[in-house]
Amino acid sequence: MSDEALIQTGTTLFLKFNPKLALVVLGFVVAYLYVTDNRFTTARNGLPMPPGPPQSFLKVPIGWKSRAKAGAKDAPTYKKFAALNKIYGPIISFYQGSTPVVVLGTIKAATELLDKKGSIYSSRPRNIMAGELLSGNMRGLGMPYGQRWRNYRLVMHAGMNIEASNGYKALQSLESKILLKDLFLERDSAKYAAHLRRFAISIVCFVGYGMRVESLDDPIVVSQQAADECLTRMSVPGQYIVESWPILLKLPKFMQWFRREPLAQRARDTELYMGLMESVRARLSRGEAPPSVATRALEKQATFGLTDLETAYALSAPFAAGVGSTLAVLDVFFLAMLHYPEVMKKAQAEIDSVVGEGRLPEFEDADSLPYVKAIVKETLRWKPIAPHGVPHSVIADDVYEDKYFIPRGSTVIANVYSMSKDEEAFPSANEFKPERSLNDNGPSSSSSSSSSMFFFGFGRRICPGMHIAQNSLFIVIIRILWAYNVVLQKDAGGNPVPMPDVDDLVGGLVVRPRNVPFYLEDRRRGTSVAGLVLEEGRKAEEEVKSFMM
Ligand code: HEM
Repeated sequence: MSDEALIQTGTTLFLKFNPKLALVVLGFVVAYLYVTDNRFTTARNGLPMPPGPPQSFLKVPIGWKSRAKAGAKDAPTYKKFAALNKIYGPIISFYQGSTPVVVLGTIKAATELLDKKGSIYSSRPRNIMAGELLSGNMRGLGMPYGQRWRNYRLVMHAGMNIEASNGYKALQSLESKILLKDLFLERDSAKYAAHLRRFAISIVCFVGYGMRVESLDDPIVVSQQAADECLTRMSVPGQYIVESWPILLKLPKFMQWFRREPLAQRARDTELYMGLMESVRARLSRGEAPPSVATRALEKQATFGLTDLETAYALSAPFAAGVGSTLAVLDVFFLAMLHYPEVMKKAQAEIDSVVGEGRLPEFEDADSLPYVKAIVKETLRWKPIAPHGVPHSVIADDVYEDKYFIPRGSTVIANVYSMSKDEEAFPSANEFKPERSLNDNGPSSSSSSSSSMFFFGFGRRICPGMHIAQNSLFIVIIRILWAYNVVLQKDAGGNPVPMPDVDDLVGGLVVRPRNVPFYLEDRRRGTSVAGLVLEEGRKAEEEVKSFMM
């Protein structure tokens, strides 16, 4: 029975049997709401909260529900936010239930608050189902700010800083050679997605645990995907009644129907994560574990101050945060290539002049290939796959530019979508134009390095996997453009299928194009390139074995 149905049945029965008691309880509920509702205590220091849309009591003005649930015609949340930013300015506010929500629509506003005041803007909004019940507040992405988060973040940094990330390039190169060969041998374009997925999963499993993955049927992949699916589903705000009514947690535990599923999954996740961590520990003690986030975490566990269980959960972060995001960006890249064939041709001309036909492109070619590098960056900007970032939460009262009051506990959203559409920073923002980032390191107004990479988030929470992500994207994109033309699929009659809509994106926190009907056409027929792709792929399959020891 759903949350709503259960509450409705309970209320009906209650009213039927005891109307007086019902009135008393209702009185208490209204008083509780009044006392706990920030709206009655907002404007302080004589300052108002940032402007925003009018709203009525207890009505959630902005739906977070996924587009599928909300109905395809309903604009996605990030577009609603962008529209509100246009009306009310770069910083707006409204209430969701009794929680103030502040939306930052410009890189400047996000930098001012999330970067410069990181010591108070780096927490996460409370999430009872995904954060507390499913994860015991041990999963990094949703973890509240505090000592445990700082410890977790040190582990992430140790395993994914620039230097550590460079250490994974060798595997990324080999895996992308295997991918290229698999794509070459795959004549059914519907199966491309599975090859790309195996690549992305293998990279994050190696980063996390020093284990690569040969097949999507690997039991570790199946279990991780189940964990991930549950986490993603429970993270969508607004769908569980306990999130709006945390008072339900005060019911006797046996009456908290919503606990059962997350707790059952948590038991399975704990077994999986502990098992993975112990296997790295065993390999480490035999001197057989390649460097990964896990080896770094275990070698200095005492320094990081995390228990075994906390460490095990921390190590699950690369998988949870790194697979869907990388695949979504690659989908955006294929979408861009279908719509902008002239960009593809220009990149291929650059690759041909630097690399030629006799070898595959390598990481070392990057500095000689500015246009391809610009394609990677433009792909991340053109359709940001985390269009409203991951919401932050502020842990102390604050004031923005002496103008607006931001109450403690506000959810703070960096609306990356609005930022990517800023015409001043990105003229003709809807167009895919790698040229825009050829000569600069980001929007001219940016003052910090993180703001030129705004699609990776802000401040102390900025994506720790950003170097790994960019390396994966670069090596896959450059090798695909070296070997193939990305073209539209054809129907049974040999005619190209309709061009996909560039704005038809689906998902929740991470979005991706609904459908990209692309086909990889060999660029260099009649040459020895096919032989090279196959030979390099097979050699790579041999070489990766040494990574497993
Ligand atoms: C290509 C695509 C990727 C994009 C666009 C992306 C973007 C983001 C964003 C926007 C955040 C939230 C930042 C904030 O709160 O302000 C984030 C967090 C995170 N990302 Fe990524 N990411 C990508 C790939 C990866 C990869 C490949 C990994 C790991 C190997 C990774 C690991 C993480 C982790 C662990 C967090 C949580 C950080 C925290 O809250 O402490 N990401 N990412």
